[in-house]
Amino acid sequence: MTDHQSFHSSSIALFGTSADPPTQGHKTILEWLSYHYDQVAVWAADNPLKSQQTPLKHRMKMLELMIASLNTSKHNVQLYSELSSPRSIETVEKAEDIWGENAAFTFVIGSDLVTQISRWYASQELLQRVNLLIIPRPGYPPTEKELKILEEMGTTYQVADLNAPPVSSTAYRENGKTDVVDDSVRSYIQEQNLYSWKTIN
Ligand SMILES: Nc1ncnc2c1ncn2[C@@H]1O[C@H](COP(=O)(O)OP(=O)(O)OP(=O)(O)O)[C@@H](O)[C@H]1O
Ligand SMILES: O=C(O)c1ccc[n+]([C@@H]2O[C@H](COP(=O)([O-])O)[C@@H](O)[C@H]2O)c1
Repeated sequence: MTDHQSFHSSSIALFGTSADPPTQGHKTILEWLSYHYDQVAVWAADNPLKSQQTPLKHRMKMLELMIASLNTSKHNVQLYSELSSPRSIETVEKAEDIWGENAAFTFVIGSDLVTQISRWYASQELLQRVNLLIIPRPGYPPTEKELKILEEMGTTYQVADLNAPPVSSTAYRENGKTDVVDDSVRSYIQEQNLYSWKTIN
């Protein structure tokens, strides 16, 4: 075996989220990724398709608190705030700067984003550059048609064998349902008065 062949490049899952706020859905995904990948890099990002997001520093902090409460024995989930960018192609470039171009990156999205991703900045390049992991989201099963479009764009992808809970950040922002977020995140939201229904929570 040559030096080159004996080199094992570690598998790295890249998971960006608006984290406004991070939910039990994000937590379930991170715990699953922790089990299936060598390293899991996570960050909060501004989404160019969303308006009026909570300031990024708060979303990053909530994500950090949620990561600290993950139930995983591998301790391989890490916040990489330097990966944050509204353009995922820039995130991938930053990841290549950190781990090198030959690292085995997997870019993670929920199935609700499968149709949207083709409208992202430089999506063609992005989809050819990364391997995609699709997390089935309750209510948004990935369809044959959507997956065929990905294949036609030259994307390699897998669909995760994971039942994520039917929760969303929007539902929390709208009604403050307490079981959607972690206790640590909820305390931070209350301390910082982050969402407008806070007075009734
Ligand atoms: N419950 C869930 N099941 C599966 N995927 C999810 C779930 N929640 C979030 N995701 C995925 O995680 C990534 C980040 O999601 P995001 O932070 O936008 O959460 P969200 O709940 O969709 O937020 P919002 O309601 O504000 O749009 C996206 O790829 C999304 O598809
Ligand atoms: O690259 C783009 O054009 C682009 C458009 C929309 C979303 N993204 C990224 O997709 C990730 C998930 O976004 P969100 O809001 O669904 O959590 C996050 O890292 C965003 O920055 C990226």
